Amino acid sequence: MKRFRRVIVLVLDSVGIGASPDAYKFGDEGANTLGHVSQFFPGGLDLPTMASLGLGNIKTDVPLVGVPVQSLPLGSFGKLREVSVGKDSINGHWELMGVPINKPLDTFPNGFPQKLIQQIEHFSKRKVILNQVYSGSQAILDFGEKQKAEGSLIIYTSGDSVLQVAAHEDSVPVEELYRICRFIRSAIDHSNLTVGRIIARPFIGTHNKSFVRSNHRKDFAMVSPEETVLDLLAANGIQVTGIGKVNDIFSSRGIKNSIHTSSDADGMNQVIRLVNSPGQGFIFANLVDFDSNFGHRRDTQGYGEELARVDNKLDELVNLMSDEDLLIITADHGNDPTFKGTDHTREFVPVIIYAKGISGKDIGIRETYSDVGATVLENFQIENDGYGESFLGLITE
Ligand SMILES: O=P(O)(O)O[C@H]1O[C@H](CO)[C@@H](O)[C@H]1O
Ligand SMILES: [Mn+2]
Ligand SMILES: [Mn+2]
Repeated sequence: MKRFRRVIVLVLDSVGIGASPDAYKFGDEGANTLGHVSQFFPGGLDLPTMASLGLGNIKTDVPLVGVPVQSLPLGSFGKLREVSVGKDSINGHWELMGVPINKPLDTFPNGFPQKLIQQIEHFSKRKVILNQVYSGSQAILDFGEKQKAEGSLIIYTSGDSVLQVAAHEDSVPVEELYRICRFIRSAIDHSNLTVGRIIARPFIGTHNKSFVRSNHRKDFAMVSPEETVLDLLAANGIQVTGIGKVNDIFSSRGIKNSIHTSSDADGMNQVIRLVNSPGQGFIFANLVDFDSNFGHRRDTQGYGEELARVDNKLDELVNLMSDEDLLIITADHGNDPTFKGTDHTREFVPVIIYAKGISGKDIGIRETYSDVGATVLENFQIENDGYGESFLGLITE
């Protein structure tokens, strides 16, 4: 079996490929992020690189308009089913790295308990406003002026296990906002609540119509109770580089180099820069704009345009890869911009695997996202007693 010196896993955050069999449990029957985005454009999606790698060959209930089936795809292709009980980034990324979440994390459809709010107010010496389920971009439009004038904290949540804190950078300096989020993380970890992430959401702009979130977002995640694939790689001397929010999602564990990004284009450029220089190990990159700028905003056009931009960068990446590099493109959950509400959608995620000079295979429907982590471990010859089944043999045979 061929092994590679460098493996790159690229997570297109929220790019799902059709409701999974358990979508009914989430009220997400009929969701299909890629399928519905492709139907939105009269000629469908224009994704020549992903198409050449076999994206259109993945079987799905909504055909990908504009993404033709290849008779000889350059990459291997399939789709992954999520076994974790939740459908957010933590569940998705942890499961990709071998640790599915079996116990539901807490969600707060009626806001956070008063006791926690009081603790936050006491620590920060600032008032908390909102404390509801809300869309983040809408929250700063509706409450940003008030927050900025008072120096208060906008706290809100979603259908996920997240506590988000929004504040204008001029009224609550970013470092102070991070300090407050760290306090909330610790207060929650010392309580009987389980919250996946505390997210700092600083924003900028002169007045409410111009308020936008800055790129100083920071996620403070719960720490995985078990060793992830990243921990195993680190323990075996394999260098792990996290790009985008990966470092936050794994609380830096197992990650040697972390690269902050300001956009998906920046994220792709960072991957391209690394692949263009000699190196080995594991590169794990997340492109979050699909999710946060377009999926949650229910901006179908923007979603499709972002796919095309990333596809263009992928062409550059694929052409730079040597025969010592293995690229796996996948996602962490769905976020169908044509679907009701503004939450993630429970979907299969696509998986496309490219290695120079190796012809594509159909790897079918995989039972868990953890097959990705298992493949990475097998590539680096690390024993896997955990979750998932490697597809390395299948794609390199
Ligand atoms: O509305 P915004 O702030 O983008 O919130 C989104 O961000 C959270 C983290 O991805 C999700 O749970 C979702 O609610
Ligand atoms: Mn995500
Ligand atoms: Mn999201």
